[in-house]
Amino acid sequence: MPRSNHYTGVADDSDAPAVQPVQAGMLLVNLGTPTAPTAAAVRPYLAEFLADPRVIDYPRWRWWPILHGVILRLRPKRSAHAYTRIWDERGSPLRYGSEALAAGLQAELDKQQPGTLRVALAMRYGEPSVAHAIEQLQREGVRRLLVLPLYPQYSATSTGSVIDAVADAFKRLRWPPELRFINDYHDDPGHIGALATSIERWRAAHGSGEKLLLSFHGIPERYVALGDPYAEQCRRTAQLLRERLRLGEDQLLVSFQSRVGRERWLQPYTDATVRRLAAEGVRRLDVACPGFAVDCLETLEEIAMQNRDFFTAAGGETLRYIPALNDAAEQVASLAALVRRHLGGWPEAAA
Ligand SMILES: C=CC1=C(C)c2cc3[nH]c(cc4nc(cc5[nH]c(cc1n2)c(C)c5CCC(=O)O)C(CCC(=O)O)=C4C)c(C)c3C=C
Ligand SMILES: [Fe+2]
Ligand SMILES: [Fe+2]
Repeated sequence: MPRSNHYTGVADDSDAPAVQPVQAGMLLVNLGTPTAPTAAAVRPYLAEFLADPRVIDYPRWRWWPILHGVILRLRPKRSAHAYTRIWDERGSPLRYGSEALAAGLQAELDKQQPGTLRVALAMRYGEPSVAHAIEQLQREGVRRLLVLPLYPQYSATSTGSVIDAVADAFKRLRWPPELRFINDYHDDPGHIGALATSIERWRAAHGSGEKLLLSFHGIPERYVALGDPYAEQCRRTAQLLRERLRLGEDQLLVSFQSRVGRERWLQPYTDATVRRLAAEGVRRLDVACPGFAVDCLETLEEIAMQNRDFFTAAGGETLRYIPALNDAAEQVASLAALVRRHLGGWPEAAA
């Protein structure tokens, strides 16, 4: 006999005994990824992503015919091919990497204070949706919710869109939980320390290239002109890392990747930068992507494969990609500390 949840009215038809309610919850949110590396699976994913007005802000009457008439006919096939290059027996790296990070964070927080904070994972596009994850947390008795989008730098196109999804989910709840948001952690000393440690460890094991390029996901320049703090936060992260790693301006460079469409995006572009460096005589280039908490298509395919090929075709010898923090102990520890700090004043979950 299905029990009806008294907060949401959502039927809960599991026969599992009610567990001890954990009153504080946190939701990690990442971008989302297709369910399979096929055009048929990539199409609905791109349709949801590219219909988000936070991502593409053209008026609907202008954008819809282009999206449905051109983009969704051509891009799914091309993207699916890129996804086949990074897909493995565990599925999409963005998905299993995010799941591993969520599990690591739950274990770390439980070690500090058993059973006080429930960690859930949602995807902004696709499943598990933000609304679904919040309903599930409420069913488990969560009355206070902390949301951590897995984007160290705030952008309206990424973090802002997660805020929209949470707001939409809350509209459907009769008694939503108390809510907090971590809008960004681009200059969090624990996070910068985790990045620096992981880059130093990687370079100690593999040797250092002549230069280190930090490649961030781009956004249209127009969004920055309209007040998006993203570019400034990327540059700040890079500056703090440069200081921690004791590198000069000529040894640590910044660029922006993953441009889509015809508008001008943040400069300099990553592809142009790796070609320029090769042409200038750089033989061995290391690239890290500190804007990505977890490895994904944009790091494993675009950087570690496409841009590696651009670099060698332009005369470079090796481009080596330094992996994202993923579920490494440093990232688990720095995010656990960040989360604990944001729980201050919530009696059942404070450190
Ligand atoms: C078209 C506009 C896009 C904006 C603006 C944008 C901003 C943005 N994206 C990320 C993080 C990720 N993006 C990923 C893939 C991806 N991004 C876009 C477009 C925009 N992103 C597309 C169309 C795609 C899909 C793949 C493709 O067809 O090329 C991913 C990886 C997803 C995966 O499955 O692995 C991430 C992560 C940020 C942080 C951001 C703004 C700062
Ligand atoms: Fe993107
Ligand atoms: Fe891309």
